[in-house]
Amino acid sequence: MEKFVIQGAHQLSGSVTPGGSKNEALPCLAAAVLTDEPVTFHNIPRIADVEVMLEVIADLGGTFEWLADDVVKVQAGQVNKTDLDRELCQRIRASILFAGSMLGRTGRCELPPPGGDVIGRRRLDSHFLALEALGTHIEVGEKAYIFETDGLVGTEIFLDEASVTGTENALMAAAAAKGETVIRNAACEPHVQGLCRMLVKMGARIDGIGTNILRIKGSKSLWGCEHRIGPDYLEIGSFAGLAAVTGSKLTIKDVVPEDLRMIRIVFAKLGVETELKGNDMIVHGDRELKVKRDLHGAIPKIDDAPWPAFPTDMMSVAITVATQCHGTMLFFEKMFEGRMFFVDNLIGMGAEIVLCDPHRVVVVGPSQLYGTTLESPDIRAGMSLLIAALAAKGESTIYNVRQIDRGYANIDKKLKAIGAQIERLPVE
Ligand SMILES: CC(=O)N[C@H]1[C@@H](OP(=O)(O)OP(=O)(O)OC[C@H]2O[C@@H](n3ccc(=O)[nH]c3=O)[C@H](O)[C@@H]2O)O[C@H](CO)[C@@H](O)[C@@H]1O
Ligand SMILES: C=C(OP(=O)(O)O)C(=O)O
Repeated sequence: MEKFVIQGAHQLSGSVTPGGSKNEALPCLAAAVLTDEPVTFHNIPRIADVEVMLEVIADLGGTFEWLADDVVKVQAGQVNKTDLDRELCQRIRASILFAGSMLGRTGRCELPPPGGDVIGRRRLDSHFLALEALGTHIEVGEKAYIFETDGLVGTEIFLDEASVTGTENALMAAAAAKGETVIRNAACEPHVQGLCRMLVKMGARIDGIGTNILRIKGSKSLWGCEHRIGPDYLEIGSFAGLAAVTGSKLTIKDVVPEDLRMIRIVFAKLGVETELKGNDMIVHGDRELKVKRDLHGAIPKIDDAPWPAFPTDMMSVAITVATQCHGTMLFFEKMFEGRMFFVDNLIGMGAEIVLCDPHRVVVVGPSQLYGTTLESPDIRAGMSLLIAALAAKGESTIYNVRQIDRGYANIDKKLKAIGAQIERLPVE
């Protein structure tokens, strides 16, 4: 168990390079099980969730080898079992992604309910809907879900909601299915696009990548490949938020500008100016932060929705930024009912926030934040509290750092390199 001890209110400077996207790495690792050939991942973040996915693959009979700090070679040459390890699965939400790939590879998968962030109910209905449509029989057992098929067959699927991992499971099963599958109301986040590109390299044909209608032609035998994980736009957004609240000018290197369109629009509503120079994004956090009112002076709103709207995983960071902006902002979190409660911590640090209900908060800024003792409840709230602590006067201690490590590789080292005063210490 570790904690971060932070001395806040220091301006930061320099440049930072984001790691590979967690939410792309996880489905791509699951997809490696679709083939017995080696798959090499570049720019893969060495984070706790990735390590768990690799352990699951090893437990199934596969192998993995780290070739560099961000390169891992995976080979599911043999798959010796179809029941997944309970303890491993319950550590992460993404273990559910083995349903699609194991069905594609072996036709069977026994999967304990997945773990993951406690940010509200995490429904699996869309996963079940899609996999059943492709010819899977699913039994909801007392301790595990049992997925079985005599052969996946391509079909028309209309998802009841644009679930990210639901779409990814459907994609992996469809890539191994006989014939053509059409997924409508599909999720199209950059990480879903990344998985599609990997499946294409493995031999599937996919049309409509980046849209909400995906047409997949499955392949009897999928091959190994080399796949580069894209930069994590959530980490990029987090660094942009950090620059803003610490009054710092930071350069974020090697971004994919198209993935940042909505994040930049929303940050601009908070007065955070960003500028693109090729593939670098400069965040002018050293300029005044002022909420931009809507037409006729109305109080503006920031809300989330599936891609290409503002990502739910950026909401906590945006709320934290708003505490340092002149003006009033309404935040409406539509996707999860447990994500807003972390604002109690910000209020405890001095922020002026009204929690209207589980989905809405009003932030009135700017407020002086003061360092305190904090507990990280989930990845994004944890990162947001870390950002708040770096903006706050005095010392903060953040416990449950494991939550932040789930999604951000070497975060303390990256922060130190731009001038942050942060120490990772064991919890006595
Ligand atoms: C490993 C991974 O990739 N995890 C991400 C994935 O989780 P995950 O795939 O579990 O999330 P889903 O996309 O299934 O759903 C997230 C939440 O949004 C709601 N919902 C979803 C779609 C929709 O059209 N309307 C709607 O209200 C769902 O009911 C649920 O409460 O996507 C979430 C939404 O971007 C992110 O927070 C998670 O970080
Ligand atoms: C909620 C998240 O992750 P997971 O779906 O893996 O719990 C996240 O990345 O913010």
